[in-house]
Amino acid sequence: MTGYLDDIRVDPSEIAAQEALYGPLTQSIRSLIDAAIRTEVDSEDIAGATAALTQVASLLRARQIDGSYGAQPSVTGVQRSWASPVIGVRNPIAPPLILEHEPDGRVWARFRLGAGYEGPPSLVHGGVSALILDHVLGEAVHASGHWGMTGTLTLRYRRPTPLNRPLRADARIDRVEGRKVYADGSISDERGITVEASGIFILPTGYAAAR
Ligand SMILES: CCCCCCCC(=O)SCCNC(=O)CCNC(=O)[C@H](O)C(C)(C)COP(=O)(O)OP(=O)(O)OC[C@H]1O[C@@H](n2cnc3c(N)ncnc32)[C@H](O)[C@@H]1OP(=O)(O)O
Repeated sequence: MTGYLDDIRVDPSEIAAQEALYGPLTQSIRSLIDAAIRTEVDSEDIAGATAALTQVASLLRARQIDGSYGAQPSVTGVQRSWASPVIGVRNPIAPPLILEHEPDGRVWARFRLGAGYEGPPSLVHGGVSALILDHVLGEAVHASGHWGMTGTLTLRYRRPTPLNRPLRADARIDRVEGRKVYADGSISDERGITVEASGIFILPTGYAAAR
C-alpha cells in the first residue's frame, strides 16, 4: 500500500511563494467571517456584500482542484496540511494555530479564538476545543516519529474556555503500545487548564509506520 506520507519534495522557494500568495487571501476571508457574524449594517449593504462575494467565489472557482486539497507534499516530503481546519494556511476557519515543537517532543501553540468559535455566549464551543486538541495531540504523535488515526479522544472540560483571550494548547505522547500511541494534552487560559484531553492514535492495519 502506498504510504500516507509520500516521499516527494517540493522546491522551498515555490512553497514560500505559494504561502505569500494564499496566506493573505485566507486572512482576508478569516476577517470576513468575523465581519459577517458581527456586522450591523443595513439590508442594502448586506445585499451589496452578498453580490460582491458571489462574484469573488466565481472568480476563484474559474480553476480549481477536484475534490478536497488532500496531502500535498512539502519541503521535507511529508504532508503539507494547508487545508487543515486547525493549522491550514489555506483554510480561513483555522484560527490558525502556529505549532511549536520542543526537542523533548512536546508540541504547543498560543492562539486566540474570536466570534466564529463561540459556543455558550462569550465562551469557546466545546467541539472547537476538541478539534484543536485532536490536532495538537496528533501532531505530538507525529513528532515522535509515529503516525496514526485518532481512535479514541477523551476530553474533560474543567472550566469554560474564554473567547478573545490568550489561550495555549499543549500535547505530548505518554507511551507507545504496538500500533497504538497514547497522547495527553490540554488547553489553558491565563488562569490555568480549561480542557484536558487524552487520545489513542492507531496506525491502521496495512499502513507502514512513519519512521
Ligand atoms: C499531524 C496531523 C494531526 C492530525 C490529527 C487529526 C487526526 C484525525 O482527525 S483522524 C480522523 C478521525 N479518526 C478516524 O476517522 C479513525 C476511524 N477508525 C479507523 O480508521 C480504524 O478503526 C482505526 C485505524 C482506528 C483502527 O483500525 P484497525 O487498524 O483495523 O485496528 P484493529 O486492528 O482493529 O485494532 C488495533 C488495536 O487498536 C485497538 N483499537 C481499535 N480501535 C480503537 C479505538 N477506536 N480506540 C481505541 N483502541 C482501538 C484494538 O483494540 C487493537 O488493540 P490491541 O493491539 O491491543 O489488540
